[in-house]
Amino acid sequence: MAFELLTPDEMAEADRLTIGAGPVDGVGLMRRAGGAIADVVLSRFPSAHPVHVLCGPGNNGGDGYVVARLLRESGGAVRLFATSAPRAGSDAALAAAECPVAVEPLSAFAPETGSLVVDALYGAGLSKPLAGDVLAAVARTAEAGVPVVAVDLPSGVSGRSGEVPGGAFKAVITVTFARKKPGHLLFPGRAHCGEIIVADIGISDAAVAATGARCRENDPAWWRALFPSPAKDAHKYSRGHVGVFSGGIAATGAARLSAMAAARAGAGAVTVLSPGAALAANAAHLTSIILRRCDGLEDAIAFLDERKPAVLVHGPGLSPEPEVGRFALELMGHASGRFGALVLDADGITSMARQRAAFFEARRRSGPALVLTPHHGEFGRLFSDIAADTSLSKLERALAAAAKANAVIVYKGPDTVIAAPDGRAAINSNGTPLLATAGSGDVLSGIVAALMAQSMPPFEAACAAVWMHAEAARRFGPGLIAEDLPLALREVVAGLSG
Ligand SMILES: NC(=O)C1=CN([C@@H]2O[C@H](COP(=O)(O)OP(=O)(O)OC[C@H]3O[C@@H](n4cnc5c(N)ncnc54)[C@H](O)[C@@H]3O)[C@@H](O)[C@H]2O)[C@@H](O)CC1
Ligand SMILES: Nc1ncnc2c1ncn2[C@@H]1O[C@H](COP(=O)(O)OP(=O)(O)O)[C@@H](O)[C@H]1O
Ligand SMILES: [K+]
Repeated sequence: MAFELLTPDEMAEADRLTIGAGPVDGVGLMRRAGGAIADVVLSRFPSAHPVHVLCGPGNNGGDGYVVARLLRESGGAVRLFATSAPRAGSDAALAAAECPVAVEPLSAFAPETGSLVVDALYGAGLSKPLAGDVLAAVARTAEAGVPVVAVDLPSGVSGRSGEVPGGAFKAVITVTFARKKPGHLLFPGRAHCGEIIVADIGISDAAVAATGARCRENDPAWWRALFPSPAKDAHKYSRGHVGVFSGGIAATGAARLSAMAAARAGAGAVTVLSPGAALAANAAHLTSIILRRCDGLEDAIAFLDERKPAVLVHGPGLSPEPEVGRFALELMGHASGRFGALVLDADGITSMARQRAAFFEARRRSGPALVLTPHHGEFGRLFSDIAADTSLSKLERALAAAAKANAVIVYKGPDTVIAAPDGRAAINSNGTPLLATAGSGDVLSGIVAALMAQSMPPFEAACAAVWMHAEAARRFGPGLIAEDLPLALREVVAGLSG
């Protein structure tokens, strides 16, 4: 299976390259695309009566004319409604000319119980919010409660961003071509797609590669080879040592969640670095996790020099005060070279936003590898200029932030995006709302740290951690709280290590 995600522009380029290489031409690709949709309609909805095919003016509509023809040829009841005729001489006009089904105006479309809608109005070419008869068709379809099969994308969903600027169809199945598009995985678009089927219409892997697409759907298949397993002669420190900074007396739990997750994700040793005032609280709850007093930079450096941890986690359970961010900046400056990587999460990010100029300046110089794990609110605080640019998709925002901070960004949410400063990116698709529970983000930061401590490169470690975190939640199921996640990781780690 191929995991690249193609933006509409990249898909158009892959189309062009395929057509240029021959032998198939544009209308040939369109016939294959329509054929794939007709197969899905016939196999999944054999008793739909009639099938209403809705055609737009472009190539998405062209696919619709092919579907209507094939369904009629197979003996099914089909009606075809169009916004307007395709442009003369276009591939869609050729497909329309081959279609024997009478064309009715979209304003006459009124789906009845038992029918099926094939939405071939707009796909990759969506250029503005749906309006007029098209919006009315969306509303009538929803009112009638009839199933929708979307061609390429549910009309109204942006393939680039997943945004729905006006209304959009809600499909039961979306059949797309060659590869998924970012809009199939990013919300709110994802909620409109239903099941996503990727049909092979003869666009080669070479044509996809030649587009230069650098975003993928997150999947173990492409990072599993880098997933760590302990060497036969490993000892606890060589397996990877993670240090997690704890908050004060009333906020120690977050660091422990992160620490437990790091241990379950394979770090051989994990140390919680606790303020003196919170030592007793931490001591009462920790068993295999090492506990060490840390009341400032001097203590932290002494720990780094003595224990040489590979990765530090800074943020869970701390405070948004500027001194927290200053401490992390000093750590990255003075102590750089004493540890391999830093995971900055939660208040570590919020407090850094208060000295963002110094932070971005420091990141331009060399420093430790850095992974930032902001949720939407934290992202907006640290990357306020990028967040304010409404022309950008979540994917483009994450990539811009990664370049600006010279860091791997894990932009969390139901459609977590992982982006690297070198332009690689991934969109996660195994998320579950079970993760919307306090403290689950702290667990994620510990997993990322543990994988990096075991020598997984930062981007792949972040991708793996996001996938494992969601997989653990899925396996545990309803009733999940953050405390359950570290133990639930055991099975996930076992599955990846096999
Ligand atoms: N080589 C090809 O010809 C292939 C094309 N394919 C199909 O082609 C589609 C892309 O075709 P196009 O680039 O023609 O784009 P679309 O068919 O998605 O839409 C293009 C037209 O609709 C107009 N439009 C867009 N949004 C609108 C809105 N909200 N209200 C009113 N008008 C709007 C645009 O101005 C443009 O004229 C894909 O989604 C896919 O279904 C597939 O058949 C694969 C092969
Ligand atoms: N609806 C959802 N679907 C999938 N994942 C979600 C959803 N809501 C939250 N998550 C995930 O749960 C985690 C929550 O992290 P965060 O917001 O930092 O919470 P906390 O600070 O309580 O730990 C993130 O990994 C996020 O991607
Ligand atoms: K469509």
